Amino acid sequence: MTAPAGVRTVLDTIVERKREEIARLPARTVTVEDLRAALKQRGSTRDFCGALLSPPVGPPALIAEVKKASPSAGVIRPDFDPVAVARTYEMGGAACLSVLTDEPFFQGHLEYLRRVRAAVRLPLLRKDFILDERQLLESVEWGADAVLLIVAILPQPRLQSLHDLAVRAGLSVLVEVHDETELERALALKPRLLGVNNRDLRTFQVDLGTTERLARRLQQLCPDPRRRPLLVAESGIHSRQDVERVRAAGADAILVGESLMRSADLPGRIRELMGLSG
Ligand SMILES: O=P(O)(O)OC[C@@H](O)[C@@H](O)c1c[nH]c2ccccc12
Repeated sequence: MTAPAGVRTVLDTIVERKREEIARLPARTVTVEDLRAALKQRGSTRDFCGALLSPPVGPPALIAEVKKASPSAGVIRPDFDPVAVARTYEMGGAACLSVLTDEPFFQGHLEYLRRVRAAVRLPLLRKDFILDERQLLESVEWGADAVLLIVAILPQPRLQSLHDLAVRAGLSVLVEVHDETELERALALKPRLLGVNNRDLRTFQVDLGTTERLARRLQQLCPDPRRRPLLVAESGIHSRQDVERVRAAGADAILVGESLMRSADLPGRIRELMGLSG
């Protein structure tokens, strides 16, 4: 479901604010050599894609999200300590972490990436609204191994150039879609990682049926599993049943924020979601 044409959505507002932020970054071009040099200076890159390869049976790989607040839920965790949460996620068995860095709408910070990186060994995704090459450089400088590209906010040529630049530099890219048209645009990039967002960023409605629908479409469009991107089911996953549902649909990995961040017993909550306890 999309918002009626002409109605301003929160996503429009977020993108507008992001453009203002980007306009304040120093004017410069960013080449693949710049990104490689920044990665080299930083030290190692952790293999985000590789960490998501889970055995075909059993629970999907978990990308656990470090998230204080969101425009749809408000403040999720008032006593937010990103480093403590990240350490608990790691001990609980997460394969990778996602760190929100958007400040105005998610109360995230780039600084959290750096602090989390120093505290855990897991690969890190920078979760933000990326529109410009300079944000790729920023992501590397602050410690990301992977970046999110949201198809809904990027015209195809820009999506393609950001994707190729990041991949050539050695970053993993999670390409996020929400409907069939976006899925086809994403597949034109030959991505290794495809995210299906169950939340419509325009209306905030959540429907796990989105993963089921788009996973079926993906299997039609890429019948050969060896050529298919890894499928990440994103958002709105709250229970063991939800995990089983998206797993049965074909998800290789799940991205979970809110239902973990709301829990007072994080390790227990992870075990419960992943089916590792009664
Ligand atoms: O908190 P949830 O419902 O478990 O969702 C996590 C993650 O999927 C969500 O934060 C997200 C998915 N895509 C995004 C794009 C921008 C901001 C946030 C997101």
